[in-house]
Parts: sequence; structure tokens; C-alpha cells
Amino acid sequence: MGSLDASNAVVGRTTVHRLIAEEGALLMPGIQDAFSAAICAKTGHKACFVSGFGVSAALLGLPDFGLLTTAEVVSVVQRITAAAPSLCVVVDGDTGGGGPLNVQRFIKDLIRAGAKGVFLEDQVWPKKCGHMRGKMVVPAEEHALKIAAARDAIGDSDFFLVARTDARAPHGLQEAIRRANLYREAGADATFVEAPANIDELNEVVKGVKGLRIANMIEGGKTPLHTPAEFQEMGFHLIAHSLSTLYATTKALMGILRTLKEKGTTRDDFDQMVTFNEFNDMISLESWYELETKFKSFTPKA
Ligand SMILES: C[C@@](O)(CC(=O)O)C(=O)O
Ligand SMILES: [Mg+2]
Repeated sequence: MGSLDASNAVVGRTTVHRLIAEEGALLMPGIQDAFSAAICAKTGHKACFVSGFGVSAALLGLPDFGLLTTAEVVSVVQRITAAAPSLCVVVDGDTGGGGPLNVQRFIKDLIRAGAKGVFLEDQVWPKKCGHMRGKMVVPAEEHALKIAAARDAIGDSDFFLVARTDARAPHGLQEAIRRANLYREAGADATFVEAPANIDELNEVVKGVKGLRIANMIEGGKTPLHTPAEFQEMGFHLIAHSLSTLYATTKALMGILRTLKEKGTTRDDFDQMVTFNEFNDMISLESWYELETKFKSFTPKA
């Protein structure tokens, strides 16, 4: 388990620890599938966050309402790590799929799938997006046990464990801070108090929560948007921008589909799209031509 040393430098042995030390505050754009992960890597990002909200929408066409299973998440992560091998992939594990033993199985599957970290939250099942109404949390000790089980399953693996608490909405900020510190003691590398409502609450989190801290940026959500540099200054270390790619994709899809519905053609609306060549470039088409050439013919040795 890693944290901060006396001079507030990041100590720890995982890829996520190394990236936090390099970046100051590590930005993780939210992604939801192999293609958004590939674009995330191509646009120069080092890390990404596999958003449960986003996967629920992209894979199932459903809201973030506890409908996604851990098996579905693992299969999406397998495709993401294959499509973007250079990216440090941190996964939204929701509540971990059950009790401590389910959590252990889930963590081992994620490690095998090539993920570098997970978020586990203390909501009751079925969970909801942290910025929706009607959330409830399990007793803190119950979640601490899951965090301890996750830590045990991680062993020596290069895998970063984030404990999230959703207690701010049902029980207030001080209870959320207490829980974050308890989950840290149980073995979390970092903690995430979900949905602070303003800058004063963000500062309270920094004051009250020990170790590495996470902030989550949701456009239209409860927490005011800040840059990684501003968060670093405040005392946060990991920044998830969970839904930006999903919201941008949704707007683009709505625009072009309305155009097609109204006009029956896109011939006057190329400005709404990437070009044929830009798309092929984004999906690394040339590398497949090179492979095809390499395996065009087989000459047996004499
Ligand atoms: C971060 C999140 O869990 C959404 C949320 O609950 O705030 C996600 O799935 O992207
Ligand atoms: Mg989520």
C-alpha cells in the first residue's frame, strides 16, 4: 500500500503511484469501450477511468442504476486493455459484485485483464451514480472488510486500490471523511469522497482525509469543475473526468442522426464528422496493412 511520505511525496510501487509522482495530479478521462480507450491513448493521455456510468450506457443502453454486472465489466476491460496497451486503465468496480469473496474474484479477474486499478464504493446494492438522488450506504465496517479482501487479493500485483464513499449525501461530509480514513486503514491506496458540493467541502476533504485523495468531475454534477493543476494545489492526487467523452459522443450522435432524419443525407454536413482518412488514422489502419504484407507469403526453408 502506498501513500505520502513526511514531505508529502508520493510513495508506492504501482504504475498509478508512479504516474501521480510524475504528473502531480493524474488526469483520468472517463471512457466506456475499446474505441474511446484507443482515442484516449492516441490523444496523449497516460491513464483512463473505465466509467460504470459510461459502460452501462454504451454496452447496455441503460442508466447507472446498478444494472451492470462485474462479468460484463471484466469483458469490456479485456477489450480496452487490448485496444490501448499503453494506457494505465483504472476501473470503476461499483460495489464489487457482492461480499468480500466476490470482490476477491473480481479483483483477480481485473488484474488478469490488464487493469491497473479499481474503485470500490460503499453504496447499498443496487447502487446509483453518485450525483443522482436516493443513494444509501452500507455500514462502514462492511465496506472496510471488502477493502481488506481486495487488498489481500491484490498481493504483489501492480494494481491500485481506491475506496470510495457515497456517505456525503445520506449522512453528511464528516461521516464521509471518517469512512474514507477507515477504508484507508483497511488497505486502500487512495480514497474518494464522492460529490462534495462546493469548494469549502473540497477543502474540508483535504483537511480531514489522510493520504492520496481523488476528485471526480461530472459536468452538471454536484462538484465544481477544476483543472488538475488547481486540484494539485488544493491537495488532490487523482482526477477522474468520468463522463466528458460520453456526453460529447452523445451530443455528436444526436446531431448527426437528427441531420440524417431531417435531410436523408450528410452531403452538406461533413463538418460534423471526421474524414475517412482521419478515422483510419485514429484506428491505426496502416499498422494492419503492414501486418498483412508481413504475412502475405510463406517461403519454406530449403
Ligand atoms: C464516477 C462514476 O461512478 C459516476 C459517479 O457515480 O459519479 C462513473 O461511473 O463514471
Ligand atoms: Mg460509477
